[in-house]
Amino acid sequence: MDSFNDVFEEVLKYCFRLTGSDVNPQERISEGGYRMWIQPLKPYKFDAENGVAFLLAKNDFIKSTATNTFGKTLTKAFEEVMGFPVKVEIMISGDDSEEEKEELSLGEQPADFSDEAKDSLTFENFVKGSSNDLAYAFCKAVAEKYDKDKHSTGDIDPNKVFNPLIIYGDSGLGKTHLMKAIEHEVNKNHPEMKIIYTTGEAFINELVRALELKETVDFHEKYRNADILLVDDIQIIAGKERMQDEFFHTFNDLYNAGKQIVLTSDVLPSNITKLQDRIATRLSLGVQADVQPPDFETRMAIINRKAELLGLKLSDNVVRLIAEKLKTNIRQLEGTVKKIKALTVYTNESPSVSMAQRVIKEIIISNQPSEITVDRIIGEVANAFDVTPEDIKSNHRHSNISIARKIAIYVLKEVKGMTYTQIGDALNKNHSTMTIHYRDVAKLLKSNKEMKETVDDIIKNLKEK
Ligand SMILES: Nc1ncnc2c1ncn2[C@@H]1O[C@H](COP(=O)(O)OP(=O)(O)OP(=O)(O)O)[C@@H](O)[C@H]1O
Repeated sequence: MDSFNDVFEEVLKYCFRLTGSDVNPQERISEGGYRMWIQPLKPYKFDAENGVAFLLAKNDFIKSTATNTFGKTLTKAFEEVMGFPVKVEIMISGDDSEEEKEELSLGEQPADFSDEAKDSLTFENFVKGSSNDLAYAFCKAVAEKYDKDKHSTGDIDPNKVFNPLIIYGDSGLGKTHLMKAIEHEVNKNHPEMKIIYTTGEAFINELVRALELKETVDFHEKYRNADILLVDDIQIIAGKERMQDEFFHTFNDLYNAGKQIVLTSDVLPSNITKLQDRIATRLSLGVQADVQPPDFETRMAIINRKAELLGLKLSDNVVRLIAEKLKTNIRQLEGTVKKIKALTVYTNESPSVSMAQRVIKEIIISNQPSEITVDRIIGEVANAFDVTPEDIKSNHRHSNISIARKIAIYVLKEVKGMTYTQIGDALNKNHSTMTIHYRDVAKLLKSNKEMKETVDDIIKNLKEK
């Protein structure tokens, strides 16, 4: 990747992937929308100091639709590709004089971002330490079990012992990296093998789409023909009965056929609430290993490795500063290194302690939980009950919608402390009924353990994000 143009190419690819059927409906965009409003945009310049990606639109209509409808999508895409917080600003092609554009355009400057990132999720690029060495060893053993001469496990038969393999731990500690490393390694040595990597969320979305389109046969065929199934964030299927049934059968078919299954979860599998017992039992058949926040030495090694991959030279002082300030999430360490790289490329400044301090501050601020707004609450409740935010604000009386609406009222009161009048306004409802619904839910939660867990999860998600 060598210019802002290339960054934008990756952004376009990322956005196009969001048109796929396995994408969460709340993030999915239509292919028509992509072609009409996103694809015609042109990369203009990247202001590294302020973290702003400037794009050009041909006219005001494209600019406002792209900004209003796809602004969030574009921001997320830039952040994924560049690896640190980015703001997106769309200008009309004629907003600046051509001369000024020429002067400001940094399009040709080198910036190694996502080409490298794609290839970097390998075992070689994974830094081992006491926080992750068991998880690393298990993943390596799984990846090497197909190389008869290379078993690193001595007398242990990896076919039996490591199936299923489950890696668990908090966000940003390397679970996906290890899974992708297995995929990369097996692909390299055994290109004939069929490896499926997916996330719990994509699995659900794909199944929902298959059910809608009556294409479940294809869905079954796809998953049950895999030689290796890798599912990231499996905990997300908990509490969703249809999805769990489907996963259970897929698991059984593959397991009985001796195919390898690797899963990740954000908690110890036995602590996943609302997971069917029969799945929990299957998950305990193999081995499990956790990933923990890295210690200081490992953090230093990770920072150095990430910098090396980007061709960036950081002084010991800078590395120590980053390792001291960012302790719990490796994604943040990486984001800091990438932002420093961007600054050196786009501003010609050399990496320094003061630059690192600025970037760390920015990364910490951007990772603070976002404000809990009415829309976020309604969105989170809608998600949990498989309805849309519009359903919640509507007058539909379908049981699922009606219960979601009541739960939304309860959460709005509990989390935001809103008055019944404010809640009524937010949901386009008469406020007098809000009191009744709130009390109904409060009573229900005392007697219905499952519903209480669902509401607790909604509140937890709101507070964590
Ligand atoms: N030990 C490590 N060595 C090198 N890079 C690492 C290591 N651990 C994590 N990373 C990097 O940190 C970033 C986040 O890691 P990853 O996506 O694997 O986290 P995760 O545990 O799957 O998080 P989440 O649960 O949020 O999906 C990745 O870019 C990954 O390469």
